[in-house]
Amino acid sequence: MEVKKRSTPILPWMRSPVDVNQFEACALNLFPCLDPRLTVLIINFFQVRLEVALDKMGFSSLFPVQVAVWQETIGPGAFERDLCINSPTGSGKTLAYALPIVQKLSTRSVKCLRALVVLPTRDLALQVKEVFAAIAPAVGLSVGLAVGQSSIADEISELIKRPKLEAGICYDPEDVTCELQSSVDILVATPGRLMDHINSTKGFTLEHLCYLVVDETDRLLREAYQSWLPTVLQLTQSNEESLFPLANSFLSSTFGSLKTIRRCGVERGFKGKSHPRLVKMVLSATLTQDPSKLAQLNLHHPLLMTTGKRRYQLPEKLESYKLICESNLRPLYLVALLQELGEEKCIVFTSSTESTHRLCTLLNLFGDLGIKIKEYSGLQRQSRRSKTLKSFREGKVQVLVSSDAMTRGMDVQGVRNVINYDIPAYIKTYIHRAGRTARAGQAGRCFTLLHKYEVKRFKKMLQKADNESVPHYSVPSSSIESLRAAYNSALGKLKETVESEASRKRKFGSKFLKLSRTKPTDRRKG
Ligand SMILES: Nc1ncnc2c1ncn2[C@@H]1O[C@H](COP(=O)(O)OP(=O)(O)OP(=O)(O)O)[C@@H](O)[C@H]1O
Repeated sequence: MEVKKRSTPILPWMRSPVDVNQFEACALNLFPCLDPRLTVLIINFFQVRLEVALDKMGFSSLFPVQVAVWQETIGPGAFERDLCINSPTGSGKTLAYALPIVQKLSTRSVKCLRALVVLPTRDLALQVKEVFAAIAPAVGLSVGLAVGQSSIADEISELIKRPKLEAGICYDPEDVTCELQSSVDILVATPGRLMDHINSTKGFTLEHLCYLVVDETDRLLREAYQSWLPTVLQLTQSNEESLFPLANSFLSSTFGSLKTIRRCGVERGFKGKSHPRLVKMVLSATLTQDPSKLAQLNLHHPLLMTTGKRRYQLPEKLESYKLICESNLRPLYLVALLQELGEEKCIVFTSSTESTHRLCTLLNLFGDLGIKIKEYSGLQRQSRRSKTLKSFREGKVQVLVSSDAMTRGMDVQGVRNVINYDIPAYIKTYIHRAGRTARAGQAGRCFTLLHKYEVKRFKKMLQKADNESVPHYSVPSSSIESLRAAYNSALGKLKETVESEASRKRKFGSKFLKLSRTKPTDRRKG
């Protein structure tokens, strides 16, 4: 008997979204209510990043999603509703939320933490911080980062101001009575480090928070990360001690001495409204429709903003191709394809960190391909990953072999091609991988290497994004033949390399085990 898959019911408010396609890109100088100090900076920012003449590319305008969100925030919508933004990869979602937040906070009277942006990875958080840092200082706002890039002590000194210390008076770190203040108005954070600060940083408070952005929402909601979301929501409820004594006792029992009850409007610089609500903006190119997941966000009168009628959209100028080959010949086809693409920046995706490492090692054993190829995966240390990413951004590395750590949100200029070495398991994965190219209205190509038995599944998957006819891409058989000898030799060397790596790991493992059994205290000191 055929078992029919039950489809999840769509929430009523999701049935009538605002279509971002109805909005047109708008010239910055014609943009209603935009602080003129921001206009100049935005233009400079894109000019520097894209290294092209402004007038050639029309970078003095805002993208449709940015115009649409502006309407719902600074425009007539006036931040009355929480926003769920589902718009394709590379469509400019970061600036879509950064701009209204910065504009809105530009009139703030007291410095305190008012906007929190949460992202799933450190590299992504760094990227978003860069966008805020490019525009916020122009209106006197400071932006902080809590991602664990530096030591917690360094991070605390960036985020929290100790007035007595600044005045030259000796500061006693145990003196909790001294008035600690936030040094930042906007904080970009990953959930783990955010929780560290919530739990243990003196003076770190969310009591003044006005805006919460959950970027890459579906990814963040999938993983609970020490219950960061319920904690943030609990700490930012507009409760008054006198009105909700029970809530207070719950908070103090759960979060110890943390002072997190939101203050009244005037004290927070909002005259007129006694308790401004925390406005939430959640975003993704593949926003979840799952009611139980969305319920975790406790959205207020949410408004869905989407692009077009389809749930999944690929960037307009993305071309998808399939390349069919035998499984054991995939590395050969990949090398032939990479040689055809020449020095164009390219990301090759595999399905796991292990195969990323193996494939990258193999490619580098092929002899001189005339292209620099590096690995980027969750197996590596963060410092190594950041270094590789920097070289890739600068064009010193042309090909990144990556596990899915790279798929979400990363924005690297000039990536013209994406290659799925392993077929992605879900359409969402395809969208995020392919979305590393064809960004900001530019052209890009996504190639998927397939065995002939995978073609049907691939076609079915892409139908979900309305992309039914994926043309074949073929590499000349002469290229394949000319690479065979190099391939066989590389395979032989790969075996040796893998064995020597494994024996190194074993040695290191047993040494580590011995150390941990004998001298735990010494190790800690070292
Ligand atoms: N108005 C604009 N004019 C020109 N370039 C822009 C504009 N807005 C954003 N960009 C550029 O577009 C690129 C994509 O922006 P962004 O990273 O915000 O996309 P995104 O929608 O968040 O993508 P993803 O879903 O992959 O995270 C960036 O390089 C950004 O600098």
